[in-house]
Amino acid sequence: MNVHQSLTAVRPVEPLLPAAHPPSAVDAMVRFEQVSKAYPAYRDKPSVQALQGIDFAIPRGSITGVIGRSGAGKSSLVRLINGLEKPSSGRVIVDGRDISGLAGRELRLAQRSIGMIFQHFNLLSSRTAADNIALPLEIAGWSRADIAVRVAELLELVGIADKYDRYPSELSGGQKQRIGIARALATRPNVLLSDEATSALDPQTTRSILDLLANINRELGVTIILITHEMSVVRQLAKEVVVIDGGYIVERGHVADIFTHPGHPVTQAFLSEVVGDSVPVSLASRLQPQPVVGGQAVVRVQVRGADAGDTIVARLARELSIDVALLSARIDEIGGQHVGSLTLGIPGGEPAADKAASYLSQHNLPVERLGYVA
Ligand SMILES: Nc1ncnc2c1ncn2[C@@H]1O[C@H](COP(=O)(O)OP(=O)(O)OP(=O)(O)O)[C@@H](O)[C@H]1O
Repeated sequence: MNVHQSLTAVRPVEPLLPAAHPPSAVDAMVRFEQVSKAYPAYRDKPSVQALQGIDFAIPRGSITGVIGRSGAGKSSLVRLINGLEKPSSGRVIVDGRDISGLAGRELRLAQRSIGMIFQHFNLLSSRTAADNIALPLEIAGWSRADIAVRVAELLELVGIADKYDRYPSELSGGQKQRIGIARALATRPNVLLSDEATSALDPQTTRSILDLLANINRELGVTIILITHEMSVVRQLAKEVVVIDGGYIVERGHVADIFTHPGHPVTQAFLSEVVGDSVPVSLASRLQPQPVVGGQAVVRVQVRGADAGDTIVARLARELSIDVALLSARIDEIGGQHVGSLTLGIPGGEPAADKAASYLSQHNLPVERLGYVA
């Protein structure tokens, strides 16, 4: 069954609120307008400026990654989008409405069009899978018959139809997150906020959950905002990325551009996690700071670009007549761009190493001298 068909089969009892403002030039699902968030001092704790000058838009239908270190302000950003926190200044516009200006029933209705999934799933242990998914529909006042139809659709959508009567304790982490996703989608939200939703899962399960989210975005057009501290998650799913640090946006853009030309040190640090900038242990233990007679200089070459890594080692060897050794390599393709690093051994002493380094630099490949091996 087509996912879109399955999810439009039943109408909610209460219609979602219509947009209060006409759409702006950029069709933004979420727009931060000069938003700052400060938490006031409390007892012996000083006040905290969690977010400052946040001003950006998340396009309707996009998948956007928001990445930052612990304490960067990611959760504060999420709580501003779903109206759980109010900005200290500025506005947060969600689907054309100023959510920061809503309260009471209006806020609750607006929140129904914003789904949320969590790192630890936040399921009720006393309810079965089906009853967990039904919860937001019960709160929204759906009839029992409509809830039954809708829950069956959602279980099918997230691929765990056979687990409808299982309790969370009987399910794996991935299955629990599928219930979390089904529950988040129950009231047909336009926006799905994912707050570290795969951080507690193993890599294989993470991939299957990210595939499910990609499918939901594609089939239903739900705008997905991924809050994470893992660049690998951004890489697998997002098209746009926003990097925050110390409450500020320090970098943002298309994932492929940011991965190939990271500008900010925080972005570069996140990137080194996924592109394997670390030197293999066996090589690191042999590295020496001084040249070794008859040995090799060890250089690391950053590979960033459409065809950057393809033939560079062969060309270097041929054009400079050097017997280049490839000591380690990791190159991924991200959005059609090659991103990674090569570690090369250059024999022939310092003159050859210098020549190789300047050859690589001339080809816009950043080079770093790591040391020497025998
Ligand atoms: N309710 C609150 N009261 C006071 N300070 C808070 C509150 N919530 C967050 N903070 C502070 O605001 C800053 C940003 O926190 P936030 O939780 O938004 O960051 P984060 O990037 O989500 O971090 P983490 O990944 O560790 O959850 C931190 O200094 C934090 O201690």
